[in-house]
Amino acid sequence: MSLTRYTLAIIKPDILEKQSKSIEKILSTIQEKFIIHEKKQLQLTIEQAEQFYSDHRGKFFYERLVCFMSRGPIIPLVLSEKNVNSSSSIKPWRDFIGPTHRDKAREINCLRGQFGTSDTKNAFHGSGSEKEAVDEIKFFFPDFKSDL
Ligand SMILES: Nc1ncnc2c1ncn2[C@@H]1O[C@H](COP(=O)(O)OP(=O)(O)OP(=O)(O)O)[C@@H](O)[C@H]1O
Repeated sequence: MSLTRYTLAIIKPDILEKQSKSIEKILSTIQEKFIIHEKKQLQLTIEQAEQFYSDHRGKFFYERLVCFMSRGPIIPLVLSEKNVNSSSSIKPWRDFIGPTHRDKAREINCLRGQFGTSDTKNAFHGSGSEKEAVDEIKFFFPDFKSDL
């Protein structure tokens, strides 16, 4: 399987801090549609969060985002969609978590709508493109190798 078949997901600190009892349920929900290839729990330093979100530097929410993402443990995951006909997992995972903004996410059935509490504390991350996924997988799982 090519590396571009995977996506990088993150369960953000708001879940581990305030909704940790939901983690097993969240992981089972994810596994209904996706294979979890890698999973770990860690806490980012401020510098690592700044690096991970460097594309957002200068935006009004950047400092809030970096502070939030480094304030507690997170769970990064390497996922691929179970649907064998699907050539990319980027969009399926982003559709599964739903819109960035809380109010829009609450209008539909999606993970962010269920667990997100604000535009920043939106509970989940999903890579935005195949290049981003490759870079983000390397960031958290430098030894990850695809199946083929
Ligand atoms: N307008 C905003 N106000 C507050 N926080 C925001 C806003 N826009 C984005 N963020 C935060 O920055 C993160 C990265 O923003 P981005 O525009 O890449 O959204 P996304 O692609 O939906 O999210 P992610 O990259 O985490 O999957 C968002 O997930 C959210 O936590």
